[in-house]
Amino acid sequence: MDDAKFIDIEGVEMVFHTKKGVFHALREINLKVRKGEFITLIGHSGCGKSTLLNLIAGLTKPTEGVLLCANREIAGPAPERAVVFQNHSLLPWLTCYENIYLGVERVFGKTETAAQLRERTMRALALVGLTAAESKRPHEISGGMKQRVGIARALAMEPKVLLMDEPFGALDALTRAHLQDELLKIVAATQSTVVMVTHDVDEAVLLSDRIVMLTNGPAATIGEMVEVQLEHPRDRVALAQDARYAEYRSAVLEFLYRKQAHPAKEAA
Ligand SMILES: Nc1ncnc2c1ncn2[C@@H]1O[C@H](COP(=O)(O)OP(=O)(O)OP(=O)(O)O)[C@@H](O)[C@H]1O
Repeated sequence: MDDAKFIDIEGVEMVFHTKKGVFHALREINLKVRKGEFITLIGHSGCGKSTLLNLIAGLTKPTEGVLLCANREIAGPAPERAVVFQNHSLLPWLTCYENIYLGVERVFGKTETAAQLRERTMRALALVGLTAAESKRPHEISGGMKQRVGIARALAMEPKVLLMDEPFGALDALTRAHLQDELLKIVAATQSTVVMVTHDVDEAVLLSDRIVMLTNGPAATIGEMVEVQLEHPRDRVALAQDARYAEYRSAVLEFLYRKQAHPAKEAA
């Protein structure tokens, strides 16, 4: 298998048919993601980031073009591509442990014993530092903890690809920073391939190996890409003083606020 195009998106177009007519959301999307690479998708609101992520997840099908994962066409959702949404989608009547166990059982239930499934679940809880919260229900824990359970559930399924749609968008700045740091450590340990949607330029530079910038919609496409060649492990405090960090940040800001400056339609 070719690790350089672990995820291979070729000539993807996405057109929605709505009551108001035809809406061309994405055009000519071509992207190859390396195995183990961390990609962020960034662009103005409504440009099509979630649409692209949903296509990789297999939740929707492209109007044209093809998406491959490990050489196989993405034909629908599968545990090999786990998704973490902004609003953690935990089942409220189950404990943290049970929420994770459910996913683990779905993937490994046919081949492993109950003891092995339990061990996997506990390992995932430990990975996100939530061993002590195993018996708590979602309403008993904070937003950040819920998001960690969502990430643990996704990771416990040992996905080939972790897809994240603004996973930290609803969190306060300190919790967000803490989870970003944890995610970096987890990804380093699991060697996961990650595609993450974000609005946050600092988050994109801190986490990514490559930042994929989308032009404004309709018919959005990939405008520019930045390879972030900062060594791992990354330390946010040290990076704040790093000239390269500032350069990457400027490149993204330049794209978003000069080249793709939104027409002031909200103001009209
Ligand atoms: N199922 C759908 N039917 C019709 N139009 C859709 C559908 N899904 C998305 N769109 C439109 O496609 C465009 C891209 O939407 P998408 O949610 O992918 O953007 P986004 O970049 O993720 O936005 P945000 O950053 O605000 O979450 C928007 O104009 C949206 O209204």
